[in-house]
Amino acid sequence: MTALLSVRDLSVRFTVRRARSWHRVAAVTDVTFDLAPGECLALVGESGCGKSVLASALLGLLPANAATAGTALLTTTGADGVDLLSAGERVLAERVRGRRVGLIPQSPAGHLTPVRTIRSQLAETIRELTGRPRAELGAAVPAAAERAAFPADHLDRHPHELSGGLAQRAATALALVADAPLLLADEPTTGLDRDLVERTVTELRRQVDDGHALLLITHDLAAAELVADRVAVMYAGRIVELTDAASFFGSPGPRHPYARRLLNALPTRAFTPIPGMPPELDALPSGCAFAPRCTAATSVCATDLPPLENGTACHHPHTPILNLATDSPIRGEHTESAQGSTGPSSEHPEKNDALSS
Ligand SMILES: Nc1ncnc2c1ncn2[C@@H]1O[C@H](COP(=O)(O)OP(=O)(O)OP(=O)(O)O)[C@@H](O)[C@H]1O
Ligand code: NI
Repeated sequence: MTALLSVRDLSVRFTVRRARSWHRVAAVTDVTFDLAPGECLALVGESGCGKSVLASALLGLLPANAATAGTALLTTTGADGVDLLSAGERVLAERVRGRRVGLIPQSPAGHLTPVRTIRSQLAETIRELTGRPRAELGAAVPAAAERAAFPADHLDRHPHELSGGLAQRAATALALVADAPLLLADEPTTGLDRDLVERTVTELRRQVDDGHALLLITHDLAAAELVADRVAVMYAGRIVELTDAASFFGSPGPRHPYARRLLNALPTRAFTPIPGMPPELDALPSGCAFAPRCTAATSVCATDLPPLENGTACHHPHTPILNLATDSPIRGEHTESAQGSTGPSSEHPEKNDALSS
């Protein structure tokens, strides 16, 4: 399937003044991925790794002290392709945001007008984005609310009269109004209780199954597992792992040591926090940014940046140890440790014979 969104070598740099000198903050670096209709890519990683900055870049919503490089081609049926990074503000405002890219925001407060009811905000957005006549709005508003599971009996409330979860749903309903082919959801489950997380996740998956492409930005890996088809793990502004959700969350699991530790930090898994802190983005090392926290790191990791190959950017990716009884002989890291010692091959020559036949 052709990509709806094709991002190539996207980088974002901020220029900031700190302690009387100028610094360049490398918030996003060389990010490349494709996203197809009917597919959800979850972008995960610790706080500050560049997820929201990436989303802002795609929407043309970066602040004035940001500079971008790379391309992000959005190709929707019935319209010309547009490079989201080089398109001007007018094109983005009139033809892209809301219409071709729907944003489900991290903090709904900024997307809702405090002095107006949800009904009136939905009506205005529907009129503006879809051009439906006033007479049809009476029915269109509850339908739009329903799509984000926003209760119809709360439509006449103002944003401050809603719980955080319901405000989130109101913002989601606004984002879904124009049926945009690409949806960007930034932490859509943050601050919601378990029940609402489940409903939000179900709704997002329904949007994907309806044919929307969804870029789901989250540090809620449990939510990502429920919605995503593929997972991209970001660390210090770069994608370090990009893989199928099934193999990421299931077997054989992530290959990048950071991605493995991120999963193991989950309360439902080993619940082991990752020691240390991510690096400062204005003073990144020349090699792998995770190396100082990585137990697998060697001297090459400190000096050479590992390229993203076969879905992993690591000099020492995890190699699954295969089951002797059912699979091919053990390779990679395990072979080394078995060399010259009483490894499986010297202990069980008969088993090895059986495997090689
Ligand atoms: N306007 C700005 N000027 C300078 N640096 C910025 C600016 N906006 C963001 N940054 C930096 O860019 C980095 C990435 O921030 P971003 O908000 O994308 O993180 P995130 O992965 O979304 O984290 P979280 O999970 O906390 O939302 C951070 O280090 C942040 O300090
Ligand atoms: Ni964020």
